[in-house]
Amino acid sequence: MDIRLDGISHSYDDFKVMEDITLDIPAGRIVCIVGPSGCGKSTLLRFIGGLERPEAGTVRQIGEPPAGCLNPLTYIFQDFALLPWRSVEGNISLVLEDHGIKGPRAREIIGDVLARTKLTDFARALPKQLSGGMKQRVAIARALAVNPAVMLMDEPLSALDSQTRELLMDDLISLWARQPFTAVYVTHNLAEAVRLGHRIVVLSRRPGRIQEIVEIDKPLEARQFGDADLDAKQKYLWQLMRDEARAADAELLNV
Ligand SMILES: Nc1ncnc2c1ncn2[C@@H]1O[C@H](COP(=O)(O)OP(=O)(O)OP(=O)(O)O)[C@@H](O)[C@H]1O
Repeated sequence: MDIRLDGISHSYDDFKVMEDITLDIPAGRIVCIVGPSGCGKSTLLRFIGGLERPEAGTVRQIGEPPAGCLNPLTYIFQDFALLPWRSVEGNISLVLEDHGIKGPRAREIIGDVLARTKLTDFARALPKQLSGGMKQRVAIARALAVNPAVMLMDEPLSALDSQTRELLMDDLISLWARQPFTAVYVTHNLAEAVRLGHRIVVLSRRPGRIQEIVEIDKPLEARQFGDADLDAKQKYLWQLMRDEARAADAELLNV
């Protein structure tokens, strides 16, 4: 299933936050959204997820979700959003219970997503026993359990230290390489964007408009830490964003 955004504009009262965003999110691709603070990245994700409706423009789902999809649009948040009293497998089974899936079918799905996220040995652990990186892997496993058409990822690694972020990026790449998924990935971190994004959408400062869309052809599996091509793309993205980010920063300080 693809997603097509057409002419999305939005204001909160008289405060214009984004203008005329037209964008395709093709199935099987990771589309990163970057841009200065307050340019509307999280708001755009809420429009895609149907949590809010834009004032103008449309969000369309084109084609069918994958077979066995329980929830076409599934969020992954920065703060993991795990239930502390439920074990790893209990947190994952919760989203299946919502769809009446229990017993052997639930155990099969949970076993599969735990194996894919390398969490099999931690099935009975409680969130408080896990590191931040492991908690985010549980949140990713929980999202995969509903076999979503599109994962909506809002700064999923930004609560983690830099080494854990690297490990999680490797995990996301190997997950994608084994079974491509579709994601809209909001981040402040340009290194993450060039590591994970097939397409990087650079938004201007508020009201957020598309400043440029940068495609990266290099296969995800071939993107290594310290890759010179990726470093060059990252520099290019920062050049695009630097002045806007500085202006946005000053604007926020003056509010
Ligand atoms: N429900 C709301 N009511 C009023 N203003 C809002 C609401 N949600 C967001 N905003 C404002 O809209 C603008 C865009 O917010 P949004 O969180 O989407 O930006 P962002 O690019 O994700 O920011 P950041 O990078 O800082 O997380 C901000 O100025 C924010 O204060």
